[in-house]
Amino acid sequence: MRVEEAFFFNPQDPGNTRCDHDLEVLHQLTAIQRIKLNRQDLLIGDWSATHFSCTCCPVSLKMINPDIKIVVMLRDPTQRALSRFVEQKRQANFPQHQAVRNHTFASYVDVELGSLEACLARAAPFRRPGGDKPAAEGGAAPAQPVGWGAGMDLGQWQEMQCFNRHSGWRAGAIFGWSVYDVYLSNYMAHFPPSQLLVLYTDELAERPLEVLQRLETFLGAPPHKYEAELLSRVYNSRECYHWRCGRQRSEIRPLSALDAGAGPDDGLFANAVARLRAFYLPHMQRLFQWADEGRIPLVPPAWRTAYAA
Ligand SMILES: Nc1ncnc2c1ncn2[C@@H]1O[C@H](COP(=O)(O)OS(=O)(=O)O)[C@@H](OP(=O)(O)O)[C@H]1O
Repeated sequence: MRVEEAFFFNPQDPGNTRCDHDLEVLHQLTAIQRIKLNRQDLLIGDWSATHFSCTCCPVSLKMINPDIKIVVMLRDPTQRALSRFVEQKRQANFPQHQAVRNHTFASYVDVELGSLEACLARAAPFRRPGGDKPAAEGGAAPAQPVGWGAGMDLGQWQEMQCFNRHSGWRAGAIFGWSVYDVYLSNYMAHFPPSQLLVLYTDELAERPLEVLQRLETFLGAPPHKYEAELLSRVYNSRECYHWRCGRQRSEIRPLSALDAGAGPDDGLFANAVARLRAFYLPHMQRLFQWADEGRIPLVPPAWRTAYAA
């Protein structure tokens, strides 16, 4: 299956979760490709950033392949949200375009963050009694990673649904998908550190070769000789949102230059960014705690400043 983001197991539409998608179809797809290409060693797979936020994917993926290696690349959560907003705003055929087209980033934060916070407040009473304060009350979830089917309680499950879909399918993608601790916890609860590599976009931007070499070592892949020109290229950037479109870093304009409602130099934008950072802060503190405990690699220093308690 040479398709990017086949969405075979992850619920692209949360109303139609596919963690229990027909395995026979998967086996047939594999067999067809093996016959077509006359390759018995051909492996079939699915990759997507959306696996990270998918509640039941760690369980399904573990059952498909208990030795699977998971790679997660994290970006500053507010920057990720901004990027997603601009992406949806600039692409008329993208799933959240209608939701954001008449908004600036500041007005969207105003409306959506309030709705997300209300959703979390409705989930909070279902937290296990005696547990830590839920995110809705500004607390951090327990430091010990919990996952779906691995220690997660009903309230945490409902909170995760808020982050994923608080206002319609895929709407959670703009703000909710930046709540990394909740999603990372789900994978950490199901996979040992030897099967889970956490990387940061900051280091990919600064030291791409080093990141790729770390990835090769983790996967046990043979070292590849990368062209320098390719290493400095950025794909799927705000200048052209497409997997096959690469730009040199120097060609990518700042968000504020794009006329996408993100970054006019006024107080409203700065307030929205500050509000979002405050929202992510307890979640980021939990990531910092995991980094301090050596469960995940050290986080980029800029994150510690932006999300200082
Ligand atoms: N190498 C490297 N270094 C730094 N930043 C990079 C790199 N590659 C991609 N990007 C930025 O990632 C943003 C797109 O993310 P994704 O490709 O994960 O988006 S998607 O959700 O899968 O559609 C998009 O961010 P924005 O340009 O801010 O929107 C890309 O510019």
